[in-house]
Amino acid sequence: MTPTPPARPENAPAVRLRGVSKTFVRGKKNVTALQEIDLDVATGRVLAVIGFSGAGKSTLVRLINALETPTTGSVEVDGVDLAGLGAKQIRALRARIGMVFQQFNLIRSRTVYANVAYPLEVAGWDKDKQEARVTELLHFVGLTEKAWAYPDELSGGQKQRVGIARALATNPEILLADESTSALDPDTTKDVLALLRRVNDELGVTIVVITHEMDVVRELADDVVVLEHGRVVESGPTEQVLGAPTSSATRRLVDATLRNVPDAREIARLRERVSGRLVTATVHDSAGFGRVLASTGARGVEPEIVHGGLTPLKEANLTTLTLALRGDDVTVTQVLTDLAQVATVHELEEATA
Ligand SMILES: Nc1ncnc2c1ncn2[C@@H]1O[C@H](COP(=O)(O)OP(=O)(O)OP(=O)(O)O)[C@@H](O)[C@H]1O
Repeated sequence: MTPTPPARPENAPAVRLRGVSKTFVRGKKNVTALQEIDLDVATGRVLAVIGFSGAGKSTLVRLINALETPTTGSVEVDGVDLAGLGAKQIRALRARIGMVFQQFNLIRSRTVYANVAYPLEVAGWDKDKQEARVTELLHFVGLTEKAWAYPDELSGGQKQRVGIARALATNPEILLADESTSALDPDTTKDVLALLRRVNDELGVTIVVITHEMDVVRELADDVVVLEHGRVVESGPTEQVLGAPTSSATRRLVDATLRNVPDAREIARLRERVSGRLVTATVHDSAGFGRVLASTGARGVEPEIVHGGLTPLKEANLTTLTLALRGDDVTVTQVLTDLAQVATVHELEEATA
């Protein structure tokens, strides 16, 4: 009999970390991978954990599925503190957490069918139930035709779809995806992201994706947490974190991939070419933004769009425009105040480089 983990309290987030630190002892040195992490993963949502290499992302995932224990603080899954669980209960809880890996981690000597069936065998399902479940999963990930193929006969994207089917086998409530598209080309990445979206939308599975790829964040994430040197430096809904980053780590991650904002060299070039005050505006009310721009002519201010980009996110578009505003300085300042009601506005500094 599989032991049943304690029942989940009402309204508990899928995952909750409070005051979590993790220090590894390496020889005589201590390496602090995570410090004072407070984090909630809301049930039914997709959270992206982003950060540069070494920020502590994988350690965070390993704490959630109890492959590591925190040095201090608590990790709760479905309202249950992992510290209070015995080995059997941890194993039962892991069946409720699916895991998808960067390198797929498929068993090469097993067919696609047998890879997907593996967690069901371990959980002691009988053959008929296994067959029904594997058939259903292969249909869901679009690999019915490949049931009897071996991993070496599959493309990277197909291997990852098998990885996802296997992770879903025991009907987990949470899916942890650690750099699940980093080994794939851009087209295949899109397919795998579309599949993960269906896992969230159609099956209601809560997903935590660890990634350094902004495309993954754009296409999939409802919420984002940014880690830097083991600390959370920013968190919130994706639109907010990408649209108005407050930490330099987030700004560097965003600017490196979304070309919505001019970099220092482009600002220098713009200064040579255009006159007026240069401002970037990340628009959150596009109709209101249009109205303010339409009003500028009558106020004697001439706006020129000199840079911009539109990035589609899961639920909305992220639109950033850089404007050169020419006119009487007091009126331009009033226009900026009006724009700040409908957008996050930054006046661009002189480039120093
Ligand atoms: N088992 C371990 N023993 C010692 N140090 C470790 C161990 N696991 C992780 N670390 C250290 O903890 C820090 C965070 O590592 P982690 O792998 O969590 O970062 P990451 O953000 O996932 O990086 P990457 O994107 O490169 O995978 C690093 O300094 C790493 O060297």
